[in-house]
Amino acid sequence: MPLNKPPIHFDLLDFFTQDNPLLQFTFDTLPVPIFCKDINGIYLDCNRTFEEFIKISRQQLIGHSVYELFDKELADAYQHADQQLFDNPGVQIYEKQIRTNLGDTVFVKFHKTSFCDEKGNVAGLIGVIFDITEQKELEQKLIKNATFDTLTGFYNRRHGTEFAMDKMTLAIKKEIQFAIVMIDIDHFKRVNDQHGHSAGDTALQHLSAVIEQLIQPEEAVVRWGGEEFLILISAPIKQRNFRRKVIERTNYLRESIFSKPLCLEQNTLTLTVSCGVSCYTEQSLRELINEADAFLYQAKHQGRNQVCG
Ligand SMILES: Nc1nc2c(ncn2[C@@H]2O[C@H](COP(=O)(O)OP(=O)(O)OP(=O)(O)O)[C@@H](O)[C@H]2O)c(=O)[nH]1
Repeated sequence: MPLNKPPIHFDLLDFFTQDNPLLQFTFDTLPVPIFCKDINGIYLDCNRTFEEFIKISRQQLIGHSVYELFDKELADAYQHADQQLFDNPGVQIYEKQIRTNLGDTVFVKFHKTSFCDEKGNVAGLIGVIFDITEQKELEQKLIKNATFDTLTGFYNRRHGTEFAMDKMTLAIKKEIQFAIVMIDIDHFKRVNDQHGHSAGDTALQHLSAVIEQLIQPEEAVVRWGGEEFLILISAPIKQRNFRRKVIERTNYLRESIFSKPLCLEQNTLTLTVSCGVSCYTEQSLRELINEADAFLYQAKHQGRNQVCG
């Protein structure tokens, strides 16, 4: 329940400003950081957990504003949020990344409630801070795992499909030209059979590093299958000879992979790839991928280490 409408005779501002050992004792027993501020942003009180959390003592805090305690950027952000609460009294909840006075970066959830003076005017706020750093780190890890392939760092199939759908939407609106290059390592089974699965993994990472260097920031690479990748290529709608340029780039990529052998402990390993290129000409995404796959099959069939499209 918001505290913005207490009984009219009960002045919370007065209550917080008075020396009140019982209130302080109660505050200090609570294991979450708590603080109070008046309507001018001046700290009225805090509990021990807040002192420990923010690494500032009560003596340093009480009677001072955020501008005296934090750098201007952070103080502005606090002041802005407080003002929003005073303009819309009640409860305010938001998450924020903050720096403590010792320079640690933490994610917190602020839960602030405004309170009124005896006349019923908004007079200040009580804030509680929840440290959600661990939760945020876990959240970011989950998002990363749900988005990227762990071996190569490229998009996984699910996220790659979403990325491709977004590009397709722009291509349908004729805002970009869009192409898919499907790449498959030739005779990769032999790499595993002759050098071991771990060397196979290293080869996949080596190939990924070569591909990574040759793509533009607006493009993406997807690990489509075990040793199969999609490069999602886009260009401005005005660019001429798009198909020819994509095929030329893919050939350059193929040659780069061939010309950069991987040094293993005992051997040197030269990889070759076969590639299929398809450009958007009003097909569905599934049709576009199938077309790239058919060209890839053709490249394999014609002897591998080549580009068809
Ligand atoms: N080391 C390693 N191998 C993988 C991974 N994913 C798939 N592979 C291997 O990739 C190989 C693919 O073999 P195939 O589909 O028979 O194709 P290929 O030997 O590359 O032959 P072509 O595609 O016809 O040129 C299999 O041996 C898989 O075990 C992986 O993450 N790591």
